[in-house]
Amino acid sequence: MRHLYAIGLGGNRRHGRHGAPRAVLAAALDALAADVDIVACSAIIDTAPLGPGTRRFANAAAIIASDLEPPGLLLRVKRLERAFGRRRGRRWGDRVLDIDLLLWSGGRWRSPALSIPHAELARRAFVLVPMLAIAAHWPVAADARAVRHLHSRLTRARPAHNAAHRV
Ligand SMILES: Nc1nc2c(c(=O)[nH]1)N=C(CO)CN2
Repeated sequence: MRHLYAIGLGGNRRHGRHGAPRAVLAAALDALAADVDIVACSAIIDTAPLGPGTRRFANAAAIIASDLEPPGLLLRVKRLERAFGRRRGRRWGDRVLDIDLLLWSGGRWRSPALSIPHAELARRAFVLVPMLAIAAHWPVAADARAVRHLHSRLTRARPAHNAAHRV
């Protein structure tokens, strides 16, 4: 069966061959396109780091279509992260490439390894801002609100954090 997913991509470290973080994200999307359909892709935006780091991030979101169920797609994106040299490290550490499964057309998915909708979605402007461009009306199963509602709620709560994101 065909499923739709919203995924988020981020990175703030250079890659030896691909170079700067925005080039890493573009290369990762190209690599993903080999076995899933990329339905829509946001711009790659420059974002202030959330958390203790100081290095700015490149972030993007995409909608993809695939026959893979969430665990299968998770394996695929984790393999891609490793192929780009991602090492498991501190939770908030700098990273070459991070790919998160944010939403899927099946609604909720709960397992020890994976939660969809992504648990941090509503708190992360660096995820919601790029998603607004491609999935503003997608209802987020956890609270039945569309992405654009989560984004405006976060903008009211944390205007400075949100303003630090440039398209
Ligand atoms: N702006 C921004 N900040 C972050 C990001 C990210 O992708 N973008 N990822 C993190 C670790 O998941 C921690 N902080």
